[in-house]
Amino acid sequence: SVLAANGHRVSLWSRSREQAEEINRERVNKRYLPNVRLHESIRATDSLAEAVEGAGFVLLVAPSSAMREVASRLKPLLTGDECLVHATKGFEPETLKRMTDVIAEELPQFDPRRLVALSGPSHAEEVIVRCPTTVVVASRSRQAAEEAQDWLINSTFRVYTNPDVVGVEVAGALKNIIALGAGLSDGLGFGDNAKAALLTRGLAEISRLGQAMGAQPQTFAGLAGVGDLVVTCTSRHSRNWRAGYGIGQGKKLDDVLSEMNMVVEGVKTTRAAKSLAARYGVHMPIAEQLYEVLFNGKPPKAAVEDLMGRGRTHEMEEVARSSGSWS
Ligand SMILES: NC(=O)C1=CN([C@@H]2O[C@H](COP(=O)(O)OP(=O)(O)OC[C@H]3O[C@@H](n4cnc5c(N)ncnc54)[C@H](O)[C@@H]3O)[C@@H](O)[C@H]2O)C=CC1
Ligand SMILES: O=C(CO)COP(=O)(O)O
Repeated sequence: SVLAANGHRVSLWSRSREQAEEINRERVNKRYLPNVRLHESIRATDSLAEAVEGAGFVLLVAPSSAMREVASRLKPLLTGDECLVHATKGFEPETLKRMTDVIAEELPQFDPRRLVALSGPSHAEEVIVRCPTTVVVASRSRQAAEEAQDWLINSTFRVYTNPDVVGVEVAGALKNIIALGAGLSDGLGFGDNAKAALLTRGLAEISRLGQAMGAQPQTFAGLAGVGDLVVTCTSRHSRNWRAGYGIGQGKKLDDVLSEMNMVVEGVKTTRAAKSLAARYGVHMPIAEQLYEVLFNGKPPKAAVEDLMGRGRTHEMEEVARSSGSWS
């Protein structure tokens, strides 16, 4: 919709022929955004080749578990000269790789430095009705980031650039874990203090892992960090928040996921975070407790008690270790 508003002809790829035909016939994406009429210059197709033929810009938004499959299907269809952007928030479940690494492996015709990750607080339901939205595009190539910015920016969709691809991708993926936790806290009937605590301490652990993986600390104070964390932990549109809320109210994970019928990236990302935290030797107490609740049947209340009852600590672990700032 953003690209169409900017005057581009847009092809939307769907795996389902019925869905593509319905979109073209009714001008509405009934399953996902039923209340909004699509721009006239958007055409849906179930042919991936047709969708990308002659494209100058390609946006990949498959769930993280499907990114490799989609990218590999694109290999014979793209030249390597397209502006290639992804907006997926997660790690590949089996390999724990970031999305730009998965795409680079499957699409060797692209210079990996020119791949772009788009992230930030951007619920589709609001973007499509042109509520003011800000995002960030990250690429190791400044030129590629600015090219993506040119394609996307308009008066209701403001696009910033950032060279820190690792930080933007890691922040975008990990915030979903904290959003599950925020939903869980609300589902348990806790208040605003608890949610603010989860956001703040969640950001601390996201930033710790991100930096261990090579990210710049400032990125976590930006749109992909604080920005997306705030929106996903507080918005009624968030699937991760909603899933957490259901679990907090006593529902089973499988039931919550089957009711949702849309991807809840934070579930797989919680598994990934546990492995990454171990690999990089980083302490992630919130993600750890959430893992216990999601996959080991720990009662949410017991997880909260364990989080609140942890040993005393300094707010900034790194500072505490050096103990350089006490006077
Ligand atoms: N919905 C939103 O507002 C935003 C979503 N994202 C990210 O975008 C990604 C996708 O999320 P949504 O579109 O919201 O999820 P969704 O669940 O609404 O849609 C996922 C789409 O991917 C398709 N799909 C699933 N497996 C596939 C496969 N193997 N090959 C091809 N297509 C496949 C599904 O048919 C469906 O059309 C996620 O990583 C999410 O975090 C990022 C920013 C905002
Ligand atoms: O990333 C998002 C908004 O920026 C979407 O979050 P959910 O997947 O929780 O809906």
